[in-house]
Formats: sequence, C-alpha cells, structure tokens
Amino acid sequence: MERKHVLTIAGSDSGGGAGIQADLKVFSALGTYGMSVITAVTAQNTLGVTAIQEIDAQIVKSQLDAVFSDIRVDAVKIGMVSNQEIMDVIAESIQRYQPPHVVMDPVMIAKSGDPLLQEDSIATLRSVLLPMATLITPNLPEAEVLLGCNITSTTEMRQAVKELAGKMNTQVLLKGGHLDGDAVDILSTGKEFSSPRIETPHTHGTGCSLSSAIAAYLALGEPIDEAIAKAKEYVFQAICHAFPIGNGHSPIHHFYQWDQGGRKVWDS
Ligand SMILES: Nc1ncnc2c1ncn2[C@@H]1O[C@H](COP(=O)(O)OP(=O)(O)O)[C@@H](O)[C@H]1O
Ligand SMILES: Cc1ncc(COP(=O)(O)O)c(N)n1
Repeated sequence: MERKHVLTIAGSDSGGGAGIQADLKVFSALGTYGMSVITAVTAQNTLGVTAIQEIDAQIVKSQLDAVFSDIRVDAVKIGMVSNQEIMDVIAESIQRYQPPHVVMDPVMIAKSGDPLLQEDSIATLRSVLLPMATLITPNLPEAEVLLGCNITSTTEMRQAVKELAGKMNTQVLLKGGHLDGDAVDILSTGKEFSSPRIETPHTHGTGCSLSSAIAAYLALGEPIDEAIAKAKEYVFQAICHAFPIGNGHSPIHHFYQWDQGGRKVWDS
C-alpha cells in the first residue's frame, strides 16, 4: 500500500512530550511518514517552559517550500505558531500548495500554564490562519478566548462549538479534557466523542497528539468522524500507558506493537 505523508508545522518541545516530537511519534505509530516544519524551539520539560526562541519567518517559509516543492503532503497538522509573521507565511503556503487536509490545534498556553502565543497575534490567528483549516481543535480555554465567553459544562460546549464553527467558517472539534467527568469532545456537526476520564497527572501532549492523529487518519483516507473516533481512542490508550519520566506532568506514551493475531499491544 502507498505510504501516506503527514506534515506537522509546530514548535519543538525539548522534553519530547508535546509539539513536533509528539506529532512525529504519532505519525510513526500510525504507520505514516512524518515531516516537520519548526516554528519555535522551546526549552521545556515536565515542569514547564523556561525559554522560547521563535524561528525567523523566512526560515519557516524555506522549510515549507522545501517540503511542499518536493514531497507530496497528504495532510497537515498545525500546532504552536507564536507570532503574526509566521502565521502569514503558513497561510500563504497553505493557499499556494493546497494540501487536502489541514488540522489546526490553536495552541495558546502549555499545560504548565506558560504562554506559547503572543497576545497581539490572537486577531491574526482568528482571521488568517483558523479559517484555512479543514478542522480546528481548541481546548476549552482556547475556545473561551476565541469566543470571549466562559464554557463550564457539556451543555455550554454544545452551543459554543456551533458558534465557533460559524465564526471561523470551518469545522470545529471542541475538546472537553479540562472539564470534570467523562472526557467528551464535541464536533460542530453535533457528533460527540466520549471516553472515560483517566485520573492521572501524566497528560502532557494530549492535545498535540489528538490533532496529529486526526491528521494522520485523514491522510489514511478515513472520513472525519472515523478519523476523530480513532484518534480519540489512540490518545486514550496513550494516556493509559503513560509513565513518569520527570518531576512534573509526564507525557503520554506512543509505543505499541502488533501481536500475531493483528491486535495492538501497548508497551508499558
Ligand atoms: N484525563 C483524561 N482522560 C481521558 N481523556 C482525556 C483526559 N484529559 C484529556 N483527555 C482527552 O485528550 C484530548 C486532549 O484534550 P484536552 O486536554 O482538552 O486538550 P489540550 O491538551 O489541548 O489542553 C481530548 O480528546 C480529551 O478529551
Ligand atoms: C511546543 C509545544 N507545543 C504545544 C504544547 C501544548 O501541549 P500541552 O497542552 O500538553 O502542554 C506545548 N506544551 N509545547
């Protein structure tokens, strides 16, 4: 079978739990070929982010041109994009190369509470980048910023996801990981994706991994509902198999093998 190619445009996490590193692990685990355009380098571990170096927008553009001019891209995932200049070059290149699927995780703040987006860039994110995506995957705090209102329950999520989809003119998967109870994510079509909540501090990289798994499954030809359902199951298993690696919030775990009966066996 022809190998599918998936590109992540995101920031690097030196601790290996989120950003580019999580995305590439997901792409490999799902049998796709992963590529990366790095927008920022973060000095980060399980405790937080201690420094950020944004990559020059022209270097981001050169990375995008290098990939798109030579290699077929079956789906794109966009994660941390911290300033307007970088947003503009990404938007231009999506416009120019027209990849078939673009999943955008509008990353604003790390789980540790550290900001990953310059505040004066939110308007550009909203008006330039988000409308170019096939699907956007905000968590609750990000959706609250984009909508300018509080979302405190699944009922309010149902209303908010429809409003966001209307405003951004794209499909929205609103993630409910920040509420209590079952982890319920809601698609703007009204479809809901639920899993039991796992009581663990080791959830670093869940959002990055969900969006990159959706992009990989779209590249593999799954329809959007199926791509989300499979990505959610993947993240659920990856949380279940997380193990502590530092002194803070450890990342989820991406390694599984296939047994002789063709079933996935997660390494733990
Ligand atoms: N403790 C948990 N147990 C099960 N699923 C979770 C848990 N925390 C997050 N999820 C799921 O992981 C994905 C990422 O969610 P969320 O934490 O809301 O996003 P982000 O990482 O962007 O803050 C969603 O599918 C969410 O439902
Ligand atoms: C480079 C980078 N990109 C994204 C996140 C968000 O991930 P999380 O919400 O799990 O901290 C992060 N911490 N670092």
